[in-house]
Amino acid sequence: MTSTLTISRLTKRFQGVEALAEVSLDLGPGMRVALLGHNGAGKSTMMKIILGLIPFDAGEVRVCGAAPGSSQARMQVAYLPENAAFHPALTGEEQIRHYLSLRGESPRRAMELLERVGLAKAARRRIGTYSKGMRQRVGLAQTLIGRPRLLVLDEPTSGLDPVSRRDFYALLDGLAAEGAAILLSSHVLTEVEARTDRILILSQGRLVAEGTLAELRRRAALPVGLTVTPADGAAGALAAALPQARLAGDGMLHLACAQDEKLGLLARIAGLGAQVADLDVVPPSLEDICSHFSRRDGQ
Ligand SMILES: Nc1ncnc2c1ncn2[C@@H]1O[C@H](COP(=O)(O)OP(=O)(O)OP(=O)(O)O)[C@@H](O)[C@H]1O
Repeated sequence: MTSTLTISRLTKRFQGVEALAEVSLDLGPGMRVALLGHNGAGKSTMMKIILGLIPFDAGEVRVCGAAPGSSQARMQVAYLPENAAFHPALTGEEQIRHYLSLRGESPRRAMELLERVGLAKAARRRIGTYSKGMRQRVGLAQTLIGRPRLLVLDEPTSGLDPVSRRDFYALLDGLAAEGAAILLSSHVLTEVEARTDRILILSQGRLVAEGTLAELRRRAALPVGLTVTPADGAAGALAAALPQARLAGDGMLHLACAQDEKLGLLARIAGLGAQVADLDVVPPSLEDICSHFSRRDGQ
């Protein structure tokens, strides 16, 4: 299968700052990949290089087999910035018609694109009256012009409410199902957990982890949390039976154990019978995993 995006040992320096150091990755059609990392980790720099907006110092980048920024690559890539801005006096339809004309496509496709992103009803309203979620959807409609094979989305859901975020990811799922590769950065880790196929973690310009969430979870080998709800009046007896547990103000007992100790501990707690009203297993979150891999020396 031909790669949509190939990056090999990419290095970029800004006046002595190594923004990217020997980063390699490969994105195939239909892959939804999240690019995560602390502020200044190198995410935007990587996106700018993929878009051909800035040069790089070493390594290789191919977008659908072409050099970034070349006309062949630009035809295949679409970009959505964090805060897509449009002329407030134009309607959604006028804005998209304008972009279609710029790309040499028929402006008649505007309504089809706006329908695709759920904006058909608002298409004839001025963008100045749109909510932030609606403006992001105009941006997404714009990125769909020309059927790009790679979508580069920089914090696309920042500032969106949970329902708008869910709708936005549902749209991305549809595009990925049609074969578009999606590279998106986000600081909202809970949404990334559920809606992407692979996760890349950058830290200080280095790719410190890459894989599915399950793979990263296994590699990080972080402790698993267990929360035990005692039956009425059984908190004291349970705490005595589980001396490693912490009895919290909410009346729950909290424990942590290594992955390979989990089943044994679950069996022990189940053996306490009617004293236990409920039991929840809390796996390490993507946030825990990210900070584990991004941990800087001395921290
Ligand atoms: N034009 C520039 N001149 C000098 N240094 C730069 C420039 N652009 C980025 N940098 C530096 O390169 C590093 C990576 O920055 P980058 O913007 O790629 O990070 P980021 O992961 O996108 O961060 P954020 O999550 O805050 O957007 C940082 O140390 C930043 O200060």
